[in-house]
Amino acid sequence: MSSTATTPVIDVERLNVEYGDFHAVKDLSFQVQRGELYALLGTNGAGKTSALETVEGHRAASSGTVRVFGQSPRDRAAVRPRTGIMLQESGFSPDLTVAESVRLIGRLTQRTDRVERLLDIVDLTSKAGIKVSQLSGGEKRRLDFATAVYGSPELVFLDEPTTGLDIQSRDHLWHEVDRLREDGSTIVLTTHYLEEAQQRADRIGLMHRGVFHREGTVSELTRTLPATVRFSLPSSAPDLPLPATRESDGTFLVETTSLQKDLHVLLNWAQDRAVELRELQAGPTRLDDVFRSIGSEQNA
Ligand SMILES: Nc1ncnc2c1ncn2[C@@H]1O[C@H](COP(=O)(O)OP(=O)(O)OP(=O)(O)O)[C@@H](O)[C@H]1O
Repeated sequence: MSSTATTPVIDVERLNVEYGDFHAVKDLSFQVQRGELYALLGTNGAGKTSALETVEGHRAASSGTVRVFGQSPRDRAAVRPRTGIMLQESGFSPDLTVAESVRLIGRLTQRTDRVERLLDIVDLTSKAGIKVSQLSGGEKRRLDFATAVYGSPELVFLDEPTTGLDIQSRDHLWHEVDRLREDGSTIVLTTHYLEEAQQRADRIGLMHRGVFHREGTVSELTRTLPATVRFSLPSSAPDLPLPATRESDGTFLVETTSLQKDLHVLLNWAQDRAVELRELQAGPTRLDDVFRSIGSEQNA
């Protein structure tokens, strides 16, 4: 394998970001491989934006090494043409029109694309001639996305891309992200919509107070917590075949690391004894549960 094939697109080693006495990012290390969708998630104030701004080249590291395509992200001339960035807050000039804003990105990044294609993706064709200052909040977000994916960059940063977008706009956005990934682009995502990350991320770095609380694939993260089965029973039901706890509302809760097997045991037991499992709910651990565990582990 050539070294280009094995060099990570992003390589962060022992990154620290400090604001005066405040240590926002502490010895953070991670890599993102070519073609991956990597989600950087975390609690409010965890340090995601501070870390990302450093990787994007907008902020200098207090210490540590950051490499993007094997180069310093502060070397804008080398990295910017290969990178698309959707920030949390857009920096458009309010006096430019929508189409002019998209064209400007083409000049800044030296990439080429068709402005009409971009405006169509984000459903802003009818707004091409109006000034950015006249767009609604959601429309500005969509314009942000259009400029980030202009020219199908190799690496795209999406910082809370779907915040404030309606469901149709979200679908269009993810459809374009899927297309970029088919072409081999690498995506770095931050979001507070955990189901988006759970559905789409190849790997997740879960930050809390400046450090990774966990890092891995969705199944690696959720595997650490048990899945749950909930149901209620008629008062005459015989003893259960599995250990269960009784919730305050009377429902039974089974926590299990073998969901399929234990569900099978429970259903067979109910079938053989003609017991009705009322309001039966069974589900794997979700990313939300992993998130909630951060708080409880901190408080433990
Ligand atoms: N310029 C700054 N000066 C001082 N403190 C800062 C500065 N920028 C960020 N911080 C602090 O650093 C910490 C990390 O902030 P950051 O914006 O990186 O977090 P985040 O994970 O992106 O949070 P959120 O999910 O709330 O957007 C926060 O406690 C924040 O108050």
